[in-house]
Amino acid sequence: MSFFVTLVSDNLVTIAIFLLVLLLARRLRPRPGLPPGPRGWPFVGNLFLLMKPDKREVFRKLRQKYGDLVSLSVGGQPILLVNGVDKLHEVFVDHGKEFDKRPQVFTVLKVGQGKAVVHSSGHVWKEHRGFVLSNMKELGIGKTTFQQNVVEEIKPFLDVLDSTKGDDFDPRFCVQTAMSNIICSICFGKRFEYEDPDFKDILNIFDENMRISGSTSIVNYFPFLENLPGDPFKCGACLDNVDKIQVILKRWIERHRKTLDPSKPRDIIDRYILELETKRKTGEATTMDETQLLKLVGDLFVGGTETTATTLRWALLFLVRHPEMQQRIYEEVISTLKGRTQLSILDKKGMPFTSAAILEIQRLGDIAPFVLPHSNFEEVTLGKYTIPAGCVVIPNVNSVHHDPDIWEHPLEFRPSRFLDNNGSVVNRKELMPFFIGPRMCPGKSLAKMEVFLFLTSIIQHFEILPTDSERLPALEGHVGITYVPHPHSLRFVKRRH
Ligand code: HEM
Repeated sequence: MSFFVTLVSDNLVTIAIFLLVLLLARRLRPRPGLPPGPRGWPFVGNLFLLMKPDKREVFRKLRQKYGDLVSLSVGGQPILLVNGVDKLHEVFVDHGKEFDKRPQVFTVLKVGQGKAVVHSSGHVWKEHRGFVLSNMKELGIGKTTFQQNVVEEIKPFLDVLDSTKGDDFDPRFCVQTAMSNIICSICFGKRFEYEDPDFKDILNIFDENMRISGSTSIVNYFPFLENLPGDPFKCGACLDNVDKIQVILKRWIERHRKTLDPSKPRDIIDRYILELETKRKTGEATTMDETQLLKLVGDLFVGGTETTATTLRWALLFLVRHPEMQQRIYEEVISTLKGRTQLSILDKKGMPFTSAAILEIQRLGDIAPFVLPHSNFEEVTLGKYTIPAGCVVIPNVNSVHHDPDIWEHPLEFRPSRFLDNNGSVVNRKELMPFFIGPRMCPGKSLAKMEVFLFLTSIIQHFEILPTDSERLPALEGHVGITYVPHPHSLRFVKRRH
């Protein structure tokens, strides 16, 4: 009897193991038709790979093993990693219209509420992106007409650097504040004092949400984690911050509305309110409304602050480590100024070394290594592969910006990569900091103007030095949505002209 029990139970164990293996093998086999990719664990899929702190390295190895298109999955959600300049063009330009959506996950639907530009898809996105592009153009943003607003922000910024008297100083907060203030001038037609409590509040909240966005990202794949007691993934904190931002922005917009003169729209908010009123009056179908406006202003803040500020912070770090290049920029600035006190964006054409250095800062800094995730709402055929609807599609721009097959010694700072034998600037299609295709950054011209005017003004007035001449600041950073340098201090020593 006991032998019989042992036989049956042994077989039961064997059968159970066999069934389990069969089940796992079924679940873990990559779906037919998908590009190749690593096998995942049951239920969590490739979560452990994606949880590693530096995904640039993980993705580099995946590309080496599986090629330019790699299939991953987390919690049953299919993910497509796109590498290399050709595949990025094929997916996001040739198939741009199919892959111009955002994934329908926590960050997009709850944090961004699927509204305005950054987090929207379909009609809402088309209408709001169109609004932003045409109105930024009409306001002359990125062109000389808007230049004065950027220049106005440079003076108080340089005053802050001057007040440090060449002592150790972390420029992070003042760079972010200056960049946000330029967005304020686009949205509210005015700048804020650096010490304004509401302004400081909103910047701190945006900053905190950027920091905690890493913890919430797992909820994109396992939605049930959102409501766990104790808020371990900070979803509640993140959504509370979104509410706080909306309360401040709502108050600002209401105040602004009271001084609106329909014959003289001053900024993006005036223009939105007027366009919405016209559409309502004429009965034209629209996705525009007051809640979308709140999100739109938030999008411009988020899209236009951290990105430009981070680019400038990398610029300062690279130039501290390369004083000879800082000196070359300084000489170009002085010889171009010809006695004037402020450069104009129109001077950039005649400053090839500075222009090449900025391109190299964007390549090496690579501040948006994976852009923002895209998605497709319908099945798409890519060559021999079939990409299912609702895939999370990750553009791996880092695979281009730091590719040793494209750039010799890619981790070295060499502006000469963007200069030809005659010393003229060469624009290379392998540089795509603002990305490509229909979702390409709408703030590109403004960002280029900001980086050029701020960087040249800093170098015109200050020599940027390390805090310790024996130990240069490290070029390491944190890879989140953006690639941000670790906290560091520098010295800004006033030049004697
Ligand atoms: C150096 C500075 C900047 C860089 C490197 C940068 C880069 C990017 C990238 C890579 C994207 C994602 C595109 C995609 O999802 O395919 C993006 C989107 C966006 N950027 Fe920028 N950006 C910068 C400055 C700005 C500025 C100054 C503004 C504000 C005027 C802005 C507003 C936006 C918006 C609203 C989007 C969302 C576009 C959409 O989803 O259709 N950006 N940016």
